[in-house]
Amino acid sequence: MAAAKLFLRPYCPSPPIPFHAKPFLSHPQLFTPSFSSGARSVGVASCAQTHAAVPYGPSLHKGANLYPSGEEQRNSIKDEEEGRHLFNEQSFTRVFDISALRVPSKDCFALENRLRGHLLNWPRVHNIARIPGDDVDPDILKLMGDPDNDDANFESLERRVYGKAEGDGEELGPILYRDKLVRTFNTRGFVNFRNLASITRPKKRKKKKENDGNGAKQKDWSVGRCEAAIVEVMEDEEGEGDNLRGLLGEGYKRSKWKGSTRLLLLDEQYANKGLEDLPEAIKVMFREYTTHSTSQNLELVACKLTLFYDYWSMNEILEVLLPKGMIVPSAFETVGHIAHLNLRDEHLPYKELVAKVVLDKNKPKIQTVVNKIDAINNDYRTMQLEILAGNRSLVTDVVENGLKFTVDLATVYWNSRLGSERQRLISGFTRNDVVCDVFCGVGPIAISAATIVKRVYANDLNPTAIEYLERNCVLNKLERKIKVFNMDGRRFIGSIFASEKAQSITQVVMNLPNDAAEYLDAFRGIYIDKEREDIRNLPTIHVYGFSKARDPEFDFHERIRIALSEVGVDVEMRRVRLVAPGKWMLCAKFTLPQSVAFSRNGRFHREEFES
Ligand SMILES: C[S@@+](CC[C@H](N)C(=O)[O-])C[C@H]1O[C@@H](n2cnc3c(N)ncnc32)[C@H](O)[C@@H]1O
Repeated sequence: MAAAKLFLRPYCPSPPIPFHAKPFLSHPQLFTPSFSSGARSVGVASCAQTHAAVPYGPSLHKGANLYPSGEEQRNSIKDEEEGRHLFNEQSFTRVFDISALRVPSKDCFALENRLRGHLLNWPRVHNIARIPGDDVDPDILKLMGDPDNDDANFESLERRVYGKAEGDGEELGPILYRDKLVRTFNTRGFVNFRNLASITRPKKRKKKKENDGNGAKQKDWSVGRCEAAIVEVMEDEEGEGDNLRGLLGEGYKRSKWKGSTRLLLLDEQYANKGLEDLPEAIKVMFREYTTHSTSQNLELVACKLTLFYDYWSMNEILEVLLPKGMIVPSAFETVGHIAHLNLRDEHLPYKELVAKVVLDKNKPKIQTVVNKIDAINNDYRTMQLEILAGNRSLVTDVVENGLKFTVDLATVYWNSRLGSERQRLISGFTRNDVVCDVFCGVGPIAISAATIVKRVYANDLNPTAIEYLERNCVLNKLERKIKVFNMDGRRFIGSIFASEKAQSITQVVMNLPNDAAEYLDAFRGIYIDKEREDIRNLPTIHVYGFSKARDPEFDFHERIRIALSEVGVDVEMRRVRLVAPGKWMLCAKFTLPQSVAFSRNGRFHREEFES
């Protein structure tokens, strides 16, 4: 038996996207039939046996596995020194028996339409397979004339190839013309005619752009190492058509070439079936082709479809790799090129393995995979991250709402999930506003506000965050609208409202949900030195907070009221998102009460504002 390899082009050129929770397959017995080198020995009966246990379509629990199952594989390559679990990508190769119709390529789209419902229709596997070498240049086809009349064809072709076409009245193509010249010059002794090649060689086509915008290599799904699927046609080796193999390529192994053809892959249920067992639609097609007896007939061929590691989704692979019953970590956050996992304790022994799959399945966008190792509990709200796979850089570029930010996840705070909340907040600002961002981080609120408002005063305690903020202001060409401060939030509020800038400030943003409410006392007595008549507008405060209470709005309102030492404050409250089971992030919006701004009991000892 011989196997001609065909490369399938998947429907979608992009790599599988990280998915959200989808129903996981139950763990049927992993199927590992014995497999010998002869492709026909793929256990058909065993495949059929597993069909009942797993859903329709491709699955790692179906098909023939040439390697040990995921569990055996994982255990077999445990890194002795570091105790890490590793795996072999080849253990995810699965071979499926299928049948295909070999049809004339000119008819294949029409026939594909007629056979809808009877074709394979597996995700990312194209129902139409090409046969390398089967397609012949139309010019050569013309020369070969009627494919039924072999003698005429080859005579004509040979005349053309070996330069006997002189005097035929036919014009030689550039390559043949060059060949003819080479022969001519050789016989006359001009063996070193160096420019000959450049005179007649057809111009090279420009290489398809390999890089995406970020300079990372795109996956080539159709050929090479990244191929996801291959079809092999099972055919008899003892053909008569070996004389055409040189011309049509190694892929050509048919007894008689009858023109360019395509394979229409049939539904998995028709694997290893005879024509009599195929649906009526296919039989009718066969009859039509026989009746109209053209030189190009239909053929039913047995094929092997091989799906590789690249084919399977992240979930499918992890489900096989992780111990039975373990929840598959299916979600992660992305910050620029970094995938940020939040693994449970039970996943920790397999963290490298999970990270490798996440990286492999999300390249080239993802270049680094990290896991959060501790809850955020430091002043600068930075995360403790462990790099599990990919490159070691935690400095990355993020684009949010059309603005660019550079962040270093090791030293500053960033949360991509708050992008829409920031957008919502900023949409309430106008060009007459002057904004104070008390806990600004690297500037996602301050910088987007600066695209709308008159002026922004941005402050953060973390000096590294301030460095990145300044860099991001320049990156977005907004440095002239943003004034940057690096001090404690309470001191910042006191100082800026003591300065001559105070009256211009219309909006104050306080995004430090853990304890921003407790900083509100800094507003008590901020206008103590001013006359009430001079203050026309009091600022609107937007303060964020967490609450685990049964009534989160009431709980957060109480914290605000106590910090301001007010009996009642008119607050507009909004739930932003559930950050953990039972824990809400809220945003409270209110106008600073006059009684607070002019309070004589200001706890804060104000300093002169240093600009
Ligand atoms: C939750 S982050 C929010 C940052 C930014 N608003 C954002 O959305 O990315 C809180 C920020 O407050 C800063 N911070 C913490 N304590 C502070 C304090 N006492 N004064 C000023 N900034 C503080 C941290 O460094 C951190 O950047």
